[in-house]
Amino acid sequence: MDHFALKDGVLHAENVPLPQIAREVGTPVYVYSRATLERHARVFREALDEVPDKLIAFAVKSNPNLAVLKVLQNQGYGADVVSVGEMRRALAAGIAPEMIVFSGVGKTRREMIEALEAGIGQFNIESEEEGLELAEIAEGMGLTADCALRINPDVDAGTHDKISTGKGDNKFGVPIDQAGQIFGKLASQKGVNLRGVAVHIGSQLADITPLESAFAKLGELIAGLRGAGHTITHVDLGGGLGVPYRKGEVLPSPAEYGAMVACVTKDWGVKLIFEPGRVIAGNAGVLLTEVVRVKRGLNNPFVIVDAAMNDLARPALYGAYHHFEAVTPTGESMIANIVGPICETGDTFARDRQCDLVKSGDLAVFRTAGAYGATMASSYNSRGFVAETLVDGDKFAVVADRVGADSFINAERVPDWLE
Ligand SMILES: Cc1ncc(COP(=O)(O)O)c(C=O)c1O
Ligand SMILES: N[C@@H](CCCC[NH3+])C(=O)O
Repeated sequence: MDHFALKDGVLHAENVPLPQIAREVGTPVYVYSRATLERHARVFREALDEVPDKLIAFAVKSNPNLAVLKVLQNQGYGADVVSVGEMRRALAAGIAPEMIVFSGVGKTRREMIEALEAGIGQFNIESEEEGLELAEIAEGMGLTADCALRINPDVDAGTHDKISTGKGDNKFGVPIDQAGQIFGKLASQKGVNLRGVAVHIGSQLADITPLESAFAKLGELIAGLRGAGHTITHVDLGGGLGVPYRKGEVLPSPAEYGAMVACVTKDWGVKLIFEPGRVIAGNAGVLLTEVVRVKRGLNNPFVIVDAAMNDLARPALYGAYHHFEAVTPTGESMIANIVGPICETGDTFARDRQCDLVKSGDLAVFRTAGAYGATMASSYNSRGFVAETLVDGDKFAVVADRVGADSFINAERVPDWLE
């Protein structure tokens, strides 16, 4: 069931016609569907019904909007965070500190202190150096930090190079063949309670076989660690499940993923932690934009929209595909280059794309923009940040204000000595 569908020839988010949002909030604007977020959260949870003891920690980086986090908190989700900024958001959305997992290769001392003070559930340590530092800080505060050691399993996730995280030469985690030794060293530190291992091999995985290989390697490691006398009670399996970006594209379902996880981990006897991001939020959002004008090109025309690479960076950054669709389609199509107004050729959403026919003033959406959309925005070309809205049935709310260029100008100073 798609909550972004045509009704009487007009694209709606649930029961709200998108032209209404454009009229009241302006464009570009992100539109999220509460019903979709809830459905995805439920489907992912139900896919893991066979896993007796688990925490599903939403990857906040994929969509950190407070209202989105609140929807997921209501669904019993915790949070996977990679900065204290994300931690503060999770806490502000009412997620209990013990349901927060802190990942990331570059946690600063200040961040460790704040997370320890907040009493978060688990630190995923990404190096021996980080573990020793955290142990020293926690001990100094009279605390013991519950931790897992992130393992780099040297598995190719088969996804885009820039979002692969589990290959041997990626910056994440510790090499699996050094894990036993590092685990032993950190386990003897008073400030940390090293109780598990963690893995995350990449994002937008179109095949679960690499995940299965990584989990199998983790299983062997766990057996080895237990054999060496360590107690392993928690294992974090990360996120990574891909979602369809193209119409008709079929990817492994949460149910297939869940069945694989249940099979690989059945004898582990641990609490499993999951960190899904995209699979929950990706198809729960669109970026609504207006066509500024259509310009003749050398070959195909340029459809210039008011959204740009600063609002949705994925096409410029990864060459990612986002489906482009008219809000009031006529049934006719065109072949066009879909571009934003930014002064870079890279500000191109699609080249030579067969798409709905649009003209100046028409509304259109980029689909699958609920994850790694607004969260990756920049203010390049002094465009500010676009607004975000959440639809619920036949109502909607602005859940993030548009931040205009003036906010940035007001935050800047010209020193007197330049006057
Ligand atoms: C440590 C960690 N956990 C979870 C995620 C979420 O991944 P995804 O959105 O692909 O589920 C990421 C991003 O890839 C990550 O780096
Ligand atoms: N930003 C990436 C995903 C990165 C995942 C973070 N570990 C994307 O848009 O696909």
